Amino acid sequence: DSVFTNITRAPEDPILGVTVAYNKDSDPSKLNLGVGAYRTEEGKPLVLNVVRQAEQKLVNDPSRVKEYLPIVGLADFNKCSAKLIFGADSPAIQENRVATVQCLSGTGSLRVGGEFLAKHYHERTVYIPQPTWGNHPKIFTLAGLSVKSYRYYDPATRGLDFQGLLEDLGNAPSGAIVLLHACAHNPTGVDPTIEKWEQIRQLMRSKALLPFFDSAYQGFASGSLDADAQPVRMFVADGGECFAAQSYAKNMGLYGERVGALSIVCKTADVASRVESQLKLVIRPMYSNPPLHGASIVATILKDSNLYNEWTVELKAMADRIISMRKQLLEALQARGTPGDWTHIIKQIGMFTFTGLNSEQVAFMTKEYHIYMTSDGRISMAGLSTKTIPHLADAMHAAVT
Ligand SMILES: Cc1ncc(COP(=O)(O)O)c(CN[C@](O)(C(=O)O)[C@@H](O)C(=O)O)c1O
Repeated sequence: DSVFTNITRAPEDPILGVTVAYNKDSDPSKLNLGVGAYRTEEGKPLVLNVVRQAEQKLVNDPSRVKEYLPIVGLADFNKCSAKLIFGADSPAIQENRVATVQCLSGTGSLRVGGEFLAKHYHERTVYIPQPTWGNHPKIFTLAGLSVKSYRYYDPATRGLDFQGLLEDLGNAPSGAIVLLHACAHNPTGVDPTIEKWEQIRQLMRSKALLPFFDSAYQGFASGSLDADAQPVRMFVADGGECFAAQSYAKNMGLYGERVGALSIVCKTADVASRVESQLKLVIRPMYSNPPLHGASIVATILKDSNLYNEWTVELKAMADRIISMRKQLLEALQARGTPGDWTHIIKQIGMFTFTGLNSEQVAFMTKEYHIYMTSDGRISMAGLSTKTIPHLADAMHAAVT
């Protein structure tokens, strides 16, 4: 018999498994509010116009070939990605102090960064927010780091546990790695204010804590690419070193193309070039070199000012539709007199609402109303539309009364 006779069946992923369950449900009223993937008012995935225009340009270019990319990826893509998050006028970029490598979307950027740190950095503990994206602890553990949590969300206020955050980071060993959501915290939708970010920056720099930003939603929180990058740019502006993982899955709708970048801001250009050389030794035995197509789309858009401007308009439209869903859901619950204070639905930002519903209430909503969402009570607002809000509000009302 098989050498794998004793292999056990793995559980479904807590987030991607929600889509598996949704697909199995034949009820026409079913709603997929699980994975953080944008849907239009018609409930359909969206390919941005600028992406279709960029692909047309690529397809019509007879000089294009299918050669391997370098280990570090498409050079134009790397340069444009660094400028997008750090700002075109970033001193770190002017002084050549940024090592950027194209990776397999946000997940791949986090993993490559984690493996690099496990191999080259003296402190092997990474502090991640409580709660955070479910994949974070697995990525960093498998990369060879030890994972600890810092307090982030206060269920009582449904806001930031800022005192807890400062205390936990204040007690971390100096030099420890700290994972920070650049904007639109997943799953809570709660972000520090700029003033609080400045306090976090001062504390972290005073203890030489190493910032590792995860930027999966730049432009989705406020609708502005620059506003959403402010926290990252504050840290870079102080001349210190930091990591930044970028994903184009959501803000450019390139989910399945797996397009992302890891940037390491270093103190000098010489260090940055040596860091880049060592990043190549992490990547080559992992997947050798990254995929060509998605990065070519991004580079085409970011290098063309008309396409870039059109992208910012489409991005704002997506962010605005999500904000409109927040308002409509709150109004629907208030119209029903649903017990509880639901104003956090419009205070939170980004793709998700952290409802505060518990796993029993979530299970009830799935069973009785065919609502598919993660068991921690997170709802992907992009999965909603004006015509499906009433169904969700009915389900939430029934779950809490
Ligand atoms: C904070 C954070 N960081 C990184 C990623 C990785 O994204 P990618 O590798 O596709 O660029 C996600 C995606 N998280 C989800 O939107 C989510 O939480 O639903 C979903 O895509 C996922 O993979 O879980 C994320 O929420």
